[in-house]
Amino acid sequence: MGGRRIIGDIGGTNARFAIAEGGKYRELMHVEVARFGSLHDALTDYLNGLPPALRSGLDGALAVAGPVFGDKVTLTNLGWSFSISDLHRSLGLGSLKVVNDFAATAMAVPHLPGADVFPVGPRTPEAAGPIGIIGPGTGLGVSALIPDGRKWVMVAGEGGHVTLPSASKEEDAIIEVLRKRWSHVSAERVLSGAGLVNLYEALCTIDGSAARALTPADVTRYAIGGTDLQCVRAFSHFCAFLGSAAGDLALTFGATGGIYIAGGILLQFKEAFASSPFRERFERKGRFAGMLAKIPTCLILEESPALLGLAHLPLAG
Ligand SMILES: Nc1ncnc2c1ncn2[C@@H]1O[C@H](COP(=O)(O)OP(=O)(O)OP(=O)(O)O)[C@@H](O)[C@H]1O
Repeated sequence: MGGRRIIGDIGGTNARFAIAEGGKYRELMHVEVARFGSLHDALTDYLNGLPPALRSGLDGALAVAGPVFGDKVTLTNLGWSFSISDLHRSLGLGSLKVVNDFAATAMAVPHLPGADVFPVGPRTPEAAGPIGIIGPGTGLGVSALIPDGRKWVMVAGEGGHVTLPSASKEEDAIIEVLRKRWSHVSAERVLSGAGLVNLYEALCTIDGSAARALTPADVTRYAIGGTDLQCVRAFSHFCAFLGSAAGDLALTFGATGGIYIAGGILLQFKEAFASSPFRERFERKGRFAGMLAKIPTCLILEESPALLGLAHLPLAG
């Protein structure tokens, strides 16, 4: 696992930095990314605030919300880009590894304590096999963990950008409205913070009512409080679409080890999520419903699973 390392989970809205050693992390700091012009500036600010003894001899492991192929990395929802080798040099780190944020989240799953996992749907017997991870936040992250003897192989793609599937007439109508805004309606267009607002606005269009200017947090607040019908329906559709996408992920990877849901949004509404159409839609896969019924689905309660994954990430290779 290596020595002491600075770790960072850089999302489209928030970044979290910490110092990890022996698979555990401390000195956690939350940062709003909009406060900084670059990742280098945000990391330097964090490092400068650490006790001097902690600053030296560090390796680095960072998780970013965007694809990581080669040296140049661009964060999908943020507009920051950087060169891994330049950052490695300018921060004076022993080594620096950068991975996709959902790859890091996947790495955390085998290390999650039971108290950090909230089952959604029926209790299933002890599960084994591939694991899928999906999480709506600023964007929609998707990844998988494949068992390989005593190790796990992580797979991080761009599953948030797959075409959004419809499973009902009302979902057909929502997608038709959204297709007027985007020729390709990806899963992320509804399964994200902005996606909650897109769903709310699409439902207003379908109903012929004027949409108010709401934030994602307004939509969930009015939905949970039951004070706005379109918000109630938007949250319900959000959970149903997530059930479809999670079921597709389970089928694609044969994820008999379970589907884990990450991301900051649902953490706040776990009871409402558990009683939503999510699980019914997860299992509604025609002839394969029986296979899906045996697959556990759960919410990850650990607030920064990517950090836990980075604390365990092998730095070599
Ligand atoms: N109470 C809420 N209800 C609904 N959406 C919310 C709520 N609070 C925050 N959000 C939305 O959640 C998103 C941020 O999610 P998260 O906390 O997982 O951040 P992130 O790590 O920056 O995301 P990502 O890693 O996907 O870029 C934003 O779109 C924000 O508007």
